[in-house]
Amino acid sequence: MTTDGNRSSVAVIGAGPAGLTAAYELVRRQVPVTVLEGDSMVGGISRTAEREGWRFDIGGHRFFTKVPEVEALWHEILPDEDFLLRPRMSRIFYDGKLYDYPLKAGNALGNLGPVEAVRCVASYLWARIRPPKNQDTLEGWIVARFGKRLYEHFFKTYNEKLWGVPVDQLPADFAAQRIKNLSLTGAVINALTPKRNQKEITSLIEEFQYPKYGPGMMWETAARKVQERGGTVVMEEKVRTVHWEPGRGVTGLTTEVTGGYGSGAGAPDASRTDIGAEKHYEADQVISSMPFSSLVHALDPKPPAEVLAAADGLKYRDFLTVALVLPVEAGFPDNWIYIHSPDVQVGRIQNFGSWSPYLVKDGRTCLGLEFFVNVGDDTWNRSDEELIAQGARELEQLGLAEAADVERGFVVRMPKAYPFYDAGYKDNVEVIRRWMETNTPNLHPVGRNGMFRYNNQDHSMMTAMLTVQNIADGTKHDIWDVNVEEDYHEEVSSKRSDATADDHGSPRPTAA
Ligand SMILES: O=c1ccn([C@@H]2O[C@H](COP(=O)(O)OP(=O)(O)O[C@H]3O[C@@H]([C@H](O)CO)[C@H](O)[C@H]3O)[C@@H](O)[C@H]2O)c(=O)[nH]1
Repeated sequence: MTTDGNRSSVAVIGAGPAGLTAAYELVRRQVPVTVLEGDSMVGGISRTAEREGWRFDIGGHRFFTKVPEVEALWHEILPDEDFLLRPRMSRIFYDGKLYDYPLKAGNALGNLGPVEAVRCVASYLWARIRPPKNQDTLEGWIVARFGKRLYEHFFKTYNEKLWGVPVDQLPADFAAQRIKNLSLTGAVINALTPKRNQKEITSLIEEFQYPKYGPGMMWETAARKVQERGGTVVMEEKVRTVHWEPGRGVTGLTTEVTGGYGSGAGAPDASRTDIGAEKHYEADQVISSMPFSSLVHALDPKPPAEVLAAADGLKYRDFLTVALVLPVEAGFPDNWIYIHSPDVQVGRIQNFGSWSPYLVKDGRTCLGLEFFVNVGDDTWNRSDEELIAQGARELEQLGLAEAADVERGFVVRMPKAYPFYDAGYKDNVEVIRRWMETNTPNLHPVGRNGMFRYNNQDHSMMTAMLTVQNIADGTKHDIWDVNVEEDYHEEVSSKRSDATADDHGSPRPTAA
């Protein structure tokens, strides 16, 4: 099958956090590896997109993990001086007021006013006495823990914007990990108890690490180090076909030269004369972070109809960021704020200057208005100019900035940002997984899209690390066991007092 002499023992599909972690761990073990990336940028959704010197983090990536191996790897890839220690803050902008998120009882009830506070407490207590029968839906899960009124204020609209469907149609699968519980009773007891008798409360981290030029800096450095250590990273080649044989599993890959997608920073490289050309790679093992459903469809020969149908059942939610340059005064201390108002379409607003001063320019900040969309829908198809005008209009409508103050705008589109957990996703994933385990055991899905799992970056990296151990060290980790903890919040059991962020964000070593 090899037509151009390429030969690699392990091929890695995708140069995002999972793919590059796999490659990094393979070169550490001196296993020959070739990474195949369709775009012209590394980092996947964890890239730093750049336009005219402005830098954008797509979705916002706090570098915090409870996995020591991941923490150690981040610090092995990037030197300490490239990390900033940044304050963590994200609030909800609701009805003209800012609310702490995750919700805090005193702050939420105080902001809502006494009448609504009483109603919320009553509905919270009612939910304790009569919890919803079906807590397998996202709506049931939230109402059981917050009460109907708080659910309606702070969860319903946002989730409908985020996922594009009514909340009672969504399973509660990701809720325990992603939505921090509220204990009104705990808060009241603690408020009434003398300090010395209070239980130690686990609190969210107050600071997180952040590469000074955004998350892409981590993956650009990782890609460089992989190559310096003998690995190959091939850019602008998208895997079209994954060849396999019954009894042998995967034997190789065919790619197509893309010239890059232009969805992040930069457009397809028009100077390439070989766009559309096919290339072939043999592989003894393939680690894949390409979308799970696309992987199934790339298989040649085709798998059975029920496997293809399961792949077709997996849906993704897509994402676009309208980045608007504004005077620095238009910024806010939050990394992002959630926008619940149904009168505007924007769902979340990043302040890139709060992530790192190196993402923005002096005297200016850049707000990233996030729209949750489906590729091909009306919003996705709007021109950049229309989206920028809409963003400026919505900022003014929310009272966050004057539309006339917007100096410049950019649009960054990110297909397949989230796996969409619908009622059937689990069964569909299971069907594909079982088929692959039997027929292509040397094909290893990893990462968020690769496994169709709503992982954060650290868990995506972990799946890659364990896969490499299975391939190179003969371990038998079940990577589907990664990220199945009931909850995985960014919290610590006692406050750190050793470090505070420098307001100017100067690079400071952080404890690894
Ligand atoms: O007002 C709100 C806010 C949130 N929710 C619910 O919480 C879920 C988690 O929200 P969030 O922490 O914003 O999660 P998200 O995945 O969108 O973003 C973080 O994760 C990564 C990201 O996925 C990029 O890879 C990034 O680090 C963070 O930005 C949300 O699903 C809501 O259900 C709510 O109900 N109301």
